[in-house]
Amino acid sequence: MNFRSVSRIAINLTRASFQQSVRRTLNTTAVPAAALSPRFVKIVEVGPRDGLQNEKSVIPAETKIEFINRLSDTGLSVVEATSFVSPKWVPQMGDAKKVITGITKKEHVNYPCLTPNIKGLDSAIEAGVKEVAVFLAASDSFSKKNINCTVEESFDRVKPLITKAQENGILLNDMGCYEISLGDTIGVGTPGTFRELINTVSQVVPLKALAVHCHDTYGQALANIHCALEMGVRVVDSSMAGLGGCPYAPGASGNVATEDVVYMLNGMQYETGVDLQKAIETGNWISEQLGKANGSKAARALTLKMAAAKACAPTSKL
Ligand SMILES: CC(C)(COP(=O)([O-])OP(=O)([O-])OC[C@H]1O[C@@H](n2cnc3c(N)ncnc32)[C@H](O)[C@@H]1OP(=O)([O-])[O-])[C@@H](O)C(=O)NCCC(=O)NCCSC(=O)C[C@@](C)(O)CC(=O)[O-]
Repeated sequence: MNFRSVSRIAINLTRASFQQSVRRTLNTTAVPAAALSPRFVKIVEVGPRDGLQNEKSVIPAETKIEFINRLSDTGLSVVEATSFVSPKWVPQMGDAKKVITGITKKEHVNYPCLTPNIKGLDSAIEAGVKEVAVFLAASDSFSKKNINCTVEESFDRVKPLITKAQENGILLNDMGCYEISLGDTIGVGTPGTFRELINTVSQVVPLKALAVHCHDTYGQALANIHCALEMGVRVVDSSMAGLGGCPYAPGASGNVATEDVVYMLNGMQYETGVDLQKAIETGNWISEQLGKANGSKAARALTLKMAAAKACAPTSKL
């Protein structure tokens, strides 16, 4: 693994005021999105992990399992399922093993899990996880709040984790990870800063290995994704119904909603493989389980439109 390039990314992220990067290390079945078709965009659904981790009330593992199973039926190829983190830090993810072993795994879907340290990786391996993601922050203050160590220390923590992942058949390419997701955790980015960020990072990391992870705190997420796509990025993280928020970034709102991303990409003739109708049903379902409104504007508009069309339809004769 080339750690030099990783530390460079962290420096660039700091300069551009972005808070965090996530690195996915991975399995052999992972295919760079750009390799499939130049119009294919891989959506990485982070709802079950990033989306739910900040929920205050305990969500039963059964609900999480059903959520993931429903997501798997929408055509998504990656569903970040859970995180093997300390339950003292993030109690909502304390059922990681139950969740990952309880889901019905589909052959065409990858289910990466977040692992912050060796202990998390060991638990993930024990639970049969085939793909893990590690996360590194760009600033010391956020890193300490999030994983209780500085950025520099986090690189030292990640090194043995990657080595052990390799030893355990979680295969890696020569850089150690096949994808680097640039996270705008507090959603402050604009197309201007995203352009600068991607320009800078792509000097050391190929565009095909980059993903963007946008939170919508300032209403910039879709614009930022559009900018990244125009620059050649083909992997987008998003969360069904716009769920989410980082426990260690107070005030940061949810992730960009998957339904909104798919709606935009459909309109731009990109291919995602995701069935928008099924995505909306899944987003509505999880929102109902959580007792909140669906945070996706496209889902809300299309749900209302469908309800209106249904109400206007002539009643069929018995
Ligand atoms: C990294 C640590 C563990 C360090 O936390 P620490 O307190 O320094 O760790 P420690 O090694 O001193 O251990 C403390 C206790 O936790 C246990 N422990 C230790 N590790 C684990 C583990 N893996 N699984 C289960 N238990 C664990 C360990 O066994 C011990 O238990 P005790 O002896 O006190 O009973 C902690 O800070 C942590 O878990 N942090 C995770 C925070 C987190 O999940 N944040 C959200 C994810 S990042 C994010 O959302 C942003 C992202 C990625 O989506 C990008 C974006 O949104 O832009």
